[in-house]
Amino acid sequence: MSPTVINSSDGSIRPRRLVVLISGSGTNLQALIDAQNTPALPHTSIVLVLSNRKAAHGLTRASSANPPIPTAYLGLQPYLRQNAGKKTREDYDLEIARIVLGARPDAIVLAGWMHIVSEAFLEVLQGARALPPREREGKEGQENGEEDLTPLHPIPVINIHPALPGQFDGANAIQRGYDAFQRGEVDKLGVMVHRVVAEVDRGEPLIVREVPIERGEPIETYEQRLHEVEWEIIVQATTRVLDEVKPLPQEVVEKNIE
Ligand SMILES: Nc1nc2c(c(=O)[nH]1)N[C@@H](CN(C=O)c1ccc(C(=O)N[C@@H](CCC(=O)O)C(=O)O)cc1)CN2
Ligand SMILES: NCC(=O)N[C@@H]1O[C@H](COP(=O)([O-])[O-])[C@@H](O)[C@H]1O
Repeated sequence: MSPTVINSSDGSIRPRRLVVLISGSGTNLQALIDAQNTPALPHTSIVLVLSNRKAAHGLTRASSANPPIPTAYLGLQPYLRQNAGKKTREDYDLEIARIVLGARPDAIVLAGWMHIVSEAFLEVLQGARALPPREREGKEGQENGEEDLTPLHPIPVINIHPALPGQFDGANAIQRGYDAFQRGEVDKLGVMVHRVVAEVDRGEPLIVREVPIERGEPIETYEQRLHEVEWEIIVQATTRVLDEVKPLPQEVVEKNIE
């Protein structure tokens, strides 16, 4: 059982810490922001929103939240250009992991994060691989007082995907699913939140919901219906994984239900 969230000094409850990775509009992020410290997502604070795209509106949602949520940005191509010939895509992923771990998360949510993360990223968050020392002038890594960010327990990483398990893995799943349904190639569509593993969108499904669709209806009406389901299940799944790693005391859970 992971350490309790109770503060030993005064018995208060330490908020569970959530990091959210985004690339775009951030409506799923907004659902999480709105759910913080409600019975849907109790005793939980988003401590960092990280985007791989500078123009992601989700960054504005975070900075406009009350209280404002710290944000960070690191784009793959700018990173590779700034380190031309010296850094790889995996190095980028490890830098993302370093930024994320610096926020000391209890769980990580990919909420429209349009970047395939490497095995190395996942291994670092599982505590199975150490981050490389941060490159600085003079001494390397631990010798220069760099804090050890290695997590003591595996940090769950989950992802919201607008398709059913095994359906339309990867990007553009909404359009691909819609087109397949209208062509009569599939008879149902939906959304899921799943654990993130190296194989894209093939991690254990945590919550799966079908989304009704009608022949001939415009994609816009289907997509709106789909997003509304996403906004529910992303909160439910996040609470579930937080309860796995940082369960709340039973008396707090019961008080929440009142
Ligand atoms: N290793 C994993 N990484 C990610 C997963 C996963 O399950 N395992 N989930 C995805 C989210 N995702 C679908 O849910 C997804 C996002 C992006 C892509 C993709 O092809 N990205 C391209 C870049 C596309 C772009 O920049 O527009 C890429 O990374 O090269 C596929 C699936 C998050 N990551
Ligand atoms: N393969 C990943 C993927 O397609 N994710 C999808 O991107 C959208 C992000 O919307 P948002 O930025 O408004 O939350 C969501 O529909 C999410 O399922």
